[in-house]
Amino acid sequence: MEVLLEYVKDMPKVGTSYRFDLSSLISPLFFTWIVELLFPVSVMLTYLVYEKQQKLKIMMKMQGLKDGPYWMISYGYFFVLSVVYMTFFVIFGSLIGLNFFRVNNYGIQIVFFFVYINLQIAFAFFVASFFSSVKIATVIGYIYVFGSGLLGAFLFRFFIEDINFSRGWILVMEIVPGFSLYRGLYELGQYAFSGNAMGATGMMWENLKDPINGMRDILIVMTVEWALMLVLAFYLDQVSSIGGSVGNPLLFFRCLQKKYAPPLQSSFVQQNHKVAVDMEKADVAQERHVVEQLLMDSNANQAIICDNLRKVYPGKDGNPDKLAVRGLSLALPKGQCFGMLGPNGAGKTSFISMMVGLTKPTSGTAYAHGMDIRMDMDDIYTNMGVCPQHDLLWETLTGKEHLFFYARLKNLKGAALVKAVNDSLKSVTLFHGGVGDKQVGKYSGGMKRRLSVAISLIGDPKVVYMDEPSTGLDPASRNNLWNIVKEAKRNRAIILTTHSMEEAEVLCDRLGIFVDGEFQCLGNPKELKARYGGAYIFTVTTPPEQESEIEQLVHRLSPSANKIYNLSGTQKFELPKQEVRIADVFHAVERAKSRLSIHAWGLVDTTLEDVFIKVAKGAPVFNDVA
Ligand SMILES: Nc1ncnc2c1ncn2[C@@H]1O[C@H](COP(=O)(O)OP(=O)(O)OP(=O)(O)O)[C@@H](O)[C@H]1O
Repeated sequence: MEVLLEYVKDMPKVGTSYRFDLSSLISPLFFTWIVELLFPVSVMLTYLVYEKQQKLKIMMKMQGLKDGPYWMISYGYFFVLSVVYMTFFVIFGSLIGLNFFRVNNYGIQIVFFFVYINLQIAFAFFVASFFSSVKIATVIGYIYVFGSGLLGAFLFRFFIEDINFSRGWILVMEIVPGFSLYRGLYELGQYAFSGNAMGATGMMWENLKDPINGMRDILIVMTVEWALMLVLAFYLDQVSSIGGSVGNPLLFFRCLQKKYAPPLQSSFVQQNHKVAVDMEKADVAQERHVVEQLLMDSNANQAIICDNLRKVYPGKDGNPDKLAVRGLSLALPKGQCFGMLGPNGAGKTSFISMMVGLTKPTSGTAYAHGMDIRMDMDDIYTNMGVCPQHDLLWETLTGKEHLFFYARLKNLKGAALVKAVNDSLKSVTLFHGGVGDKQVGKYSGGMKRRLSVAISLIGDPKVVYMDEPSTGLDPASRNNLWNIVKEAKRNRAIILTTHSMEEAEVLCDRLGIFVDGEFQCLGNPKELKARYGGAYIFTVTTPPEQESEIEQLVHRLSPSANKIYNLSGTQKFELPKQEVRIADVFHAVERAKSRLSIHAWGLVDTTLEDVFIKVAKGAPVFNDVA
């Protein structure tokens, strides 16, 4: 049967104009990405990890910046940046007419974005604790941003819209800051869309009570999480800054316990080192004794006292523990420069690291102007300067900005601050020609080194540590640097490590040759040369076929002469001083010249280098462990 519908028409209705809502097209995913992008890009995570990777944070700490101000400055910087970013975001969105911003209550938006940016900053501090490489942190940051947005839009959203899905589980998922952000933006979007479609308003304060509106829950979740995340981030930061790892959370509490432990009188007295002392060289044992006496004397006024410092690095992958410093005792008065000489791997940097608070001593301790490195490091930092082995500088800051920053940390202000910075730049020849105003990234290696030395001395610190300060400097710059150090040591105590015997002789009032974690000898350069250098060094170069005749000549001059070097006709002998007279050597060589081809020859007193080689070679090698 055929039904005729020819004259049937739609029921007439009231005409409406089409409302195009761009916000609903854009979707919360786009907004999530916009808001989250501040997290990994050049600020926040990258910035925090960069300072850690470049050890700039520890450098700032060593120059006197305490944890509280560091956190407040960094947090404040991120907060201001985020507020400006979000304000532009909301104003721009409103100006181009997006209902997402225009129809929802601005008060709700402000509270929501305020809580979120704080959570995001706390989250960046928290995540930064787990990374020490900027590249990895940035990649992970981007993965988090894009991943949380996509998962939010294509997974989390369906859970929200599925009325049968457990609300409890949704709350759990909203612990991920990316999801809570997505949820908030989703709710704002939903209210804006329905408000727009029905010609009503978007989300108002009273809508927070709506059973389907998740805004109230996420505001609570984000606020609680912000507070917890901050505490957790601070805790992890403390754990890592005391030389531990994030994987060892109990360390922090152990260190807190140690912090309030009563100071020891002298670990020397407590530990039975009698046997070790008996075996020690007399000067090293004497120094230990001096330290022991000073620790008993409450009026002792030494700049630095090291009391039986030990450092053991735990063995990894089945390797035994490494005893890097084996009970170092040393007393240093103000006005003295102490030089630490030692072969590679002797433990010099491990010692300096303990003194500047980079690592904790395994046992023993040290005092800088009476303050204990185990407990008072923050106070020690205000009066300490450090020139680390590797330059720790911001590539984008100028030399002058570095000095201003560190001088301010040392409480210099006004005219004194400007004078100190300019004097410092002049002293390391970085003042003229506007060099101080150039970015450090454009400096040569030598300029960076000179800047590091200037930083270590700015603000008149009373104790200064320099780890191989002249490494990489040309001879002229090195001489200049030596003059600075000579001037600087007048009213402070300086400990420097070096591989240059010349530097040690020029700068140091006292030296210690440090081999395999312990001092082999202590004394001023002259004493050491006199003690270990009872011989002249005779060097002679002839054609290789005349080597044996030279050897016979030397043994006629000094029967106990000892050949210490021989290469292609160049021979080096040690001639005991009691066996030879300098004049006899001169005569013998002059006579020999008539029958031998002597290209060059020389006779010198023992140098510090000879002493160093002799002591380092003669030192016992320990294969033992802690
Ligand atoms: N973090 C560490 N973990 C394990 N072993 C370490 C660690 N740091 C240093 N060591 C080891 O401790 C010993 C002393 O190292 P240290 O860097 O203190 O020597 P150094 O005298 O400063 O050497 P250089 O003159 O080459 O700088 C070395 O055998 C080194 O391998």
